[in-house]
Amino acid sequence: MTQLAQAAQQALNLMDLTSLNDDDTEAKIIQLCHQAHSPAGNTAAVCVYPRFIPIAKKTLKSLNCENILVATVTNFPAGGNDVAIAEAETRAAVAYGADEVDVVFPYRALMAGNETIGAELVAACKQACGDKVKLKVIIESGELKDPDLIEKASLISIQAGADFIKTSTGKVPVNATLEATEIMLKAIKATGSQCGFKAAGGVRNAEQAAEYLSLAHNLLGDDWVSTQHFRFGASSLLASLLTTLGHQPENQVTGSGY
Ligand SMILES: O=C[C@H](O)COP(=O)(O)O
Repeated sequence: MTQLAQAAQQALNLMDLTSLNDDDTEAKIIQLCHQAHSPAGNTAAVCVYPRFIPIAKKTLKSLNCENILVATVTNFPAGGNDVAIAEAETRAAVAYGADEVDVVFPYRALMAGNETIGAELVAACKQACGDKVKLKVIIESGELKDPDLIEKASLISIQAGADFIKTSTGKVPVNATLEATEIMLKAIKATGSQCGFKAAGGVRNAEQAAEYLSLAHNLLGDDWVSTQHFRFGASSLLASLLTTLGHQPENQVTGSGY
């Protein structure tokens, strides 16, 4: 197996296969779940809007793929600063059966100088998740732009209990970048916490995925790069990974706007 094929295989197994489109339907989410059970193995999760959690769970069960987790999004994509709303949405997502919740950090409030609202929102959502559901915090690094703000949002989220920090919603002009990834991975390393990292938005081919993986392997070690600590959030990466691995990709139904 070539190095690129090895990276493609790892990326596939670490992927949250995502569909977060306004025109999503139950039929499209059923197809997404079938794609997650790929000829090259299962993705780590599917990521869908909360109303599609039940059909995703039911479909994955029918495929004997209950090890594929169902992730969803809250406070999405705007990252508003109303803690009660983000908490209520997160509670509802858990009640729908989500295994993982990706909440958008109130990044505009941080850009305006408010460092406490993000910590409060993450802590409230973490509590709403309880012990079994993982909380991923989307800091929207492409909007924060300033490396100091990216580091600050990462540290606030980690200290408030995030299980993962995630770059982007996929709904803004600049999504995951290697530069933001390096800052976020270094923040995780500096805290010595168990927090993981998710590169999301704009990761579209095996070559790009390999670059993110290489950075994580170099900064945090080979053992660290597992589903517990590293994910890709991607709607259109799977086809390239399957091609790299010598499989014929099915027609992809996803794509999130940018
Ligand atoms: O969380 C995942 C992103 O929404 C996916 O973004 P993408 O459509 O650019 O792959």
